Amino acid sequence: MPDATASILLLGATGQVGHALRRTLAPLGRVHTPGRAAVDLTDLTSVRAAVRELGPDLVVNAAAYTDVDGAEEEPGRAARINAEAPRVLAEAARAVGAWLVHYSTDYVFGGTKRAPYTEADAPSPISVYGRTKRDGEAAIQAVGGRHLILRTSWVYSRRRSNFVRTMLGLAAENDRLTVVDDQIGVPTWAGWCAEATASVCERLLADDAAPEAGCYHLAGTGQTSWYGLARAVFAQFGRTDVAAQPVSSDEYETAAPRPAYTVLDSSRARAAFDLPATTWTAQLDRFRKRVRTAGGERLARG
Ligand SMILES: NC(=O)C1=CN([C@@H]2O[C@H](COP(=O)(O)OP(=O)(O)OC[C@H]3O[C@@H](n4cnc5c(N)ncnc54)[C@H](OP(=O)(O)O)[C@@H]3O)[C@@H](O)[C@H]2O)C=CC1
Ligand SMILES: Cc1cn([C@H]2C[C@H](O)[C@@H](COP(=O)(O)OP(=O)(O)O[C@H]3O[C@@H](C)C(=O)[C@@H](O)[C@H]3O)O2)c(=O)[nH]c1=O
Ligand SMILES: [Mg+2]
Repeated sequence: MPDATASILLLGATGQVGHALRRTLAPLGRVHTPGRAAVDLTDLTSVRAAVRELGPDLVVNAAAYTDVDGAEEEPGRAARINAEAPRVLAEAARAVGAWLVHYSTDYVFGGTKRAPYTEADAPSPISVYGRTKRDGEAAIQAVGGRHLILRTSWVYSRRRSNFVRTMLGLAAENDRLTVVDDQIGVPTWAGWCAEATASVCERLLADDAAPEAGCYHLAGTGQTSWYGLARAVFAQFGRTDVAAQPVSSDEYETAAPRPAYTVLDSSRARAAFDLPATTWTAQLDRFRKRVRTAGGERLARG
């Protein structure tokens, strides 16, 4: 059993995954959630001080620079938040003997494979966001403390900016949408990711069950395109009236290139942490039930 008085430092508690973690980590100990005003990831001194002063058993870093297109315009800021801050967190966590659980992304991969990516595949990011996240992983590994890097993908929730909310928002204002059908991945409900993370953290805090440090993929099973996800969202939220047209990436211009295929094979994490295999569609179903709003419009961004 984990020590119920464990001290947990959670960064990014206002984000999609972080907000869900507040709930799922609560049974494991005292969860400290300093906001950006207290711990700003661009201010490395504040990052170091937060860990040193609290001396937690576990640091969970759900904070990141997640604007994929924006990162192309501000690579320095993205690097500081996604790569330098994680290095400092890893150093500080090692100094106080804490575990560090850090999130990374399917966008560390280039997308040229056509079979699910495993942890043995080498990252080859094609965007600034992907490169900064890859650098963050590498920095944590180089520090060499007790760490887990959890790579997830295509996260959505009721909060913040995400594809599911964007689609419902666009559907409320347009009768036709074009959505790329040639980028394939695994959509992840933030609530599911936070539940899986809590199961993982429970083991970290139970001394006799500590797993091997390193990188683990953390997504559901199955795969789809962004177009497939949009269709599934409209079906779930009763918006079958919306005409979504599949297009190729060439036909939908974005500042940052997106990888064509980033399906994550999460079998290593399932085996190591006894996690159930959950399809991405089952996650979307649970999300919709959690939202409990008829049309889904209230979910829309803005
Ligand atoms: N979103 C996705 O599709 C995916 C995300 N991931 C990874 O999962 C993790 C969680 O992502 P997600 O929940 O979507 O993130 P969100 O974009 O929803 O939230 C980002 C969080 O980081 C915080 N943050 C950003 N900049 C700073 C800063 N300078 N100082 C302090 N805090 C800051 C935000 O705080 P504030 O409220 O103050 O802005 C917020 O709490 C990240 O590591 C991300 O790379 C991986 C795969 C997919
Ligand atoms: C809004 C919109 C987007 N698209 C395309 C653009 C892009 O290729 C794809 C996804 O667009 P988004 O910008 O919503 O998603 P994006 O920001 O690329 O999402 C990524 O975020 C980061 C944080 C991650 O770590 C990744 O796992 C992934 O979730 O959909 C359309 O085809 N039609 C549309 O109307
Ligand atoms: Mg985005």
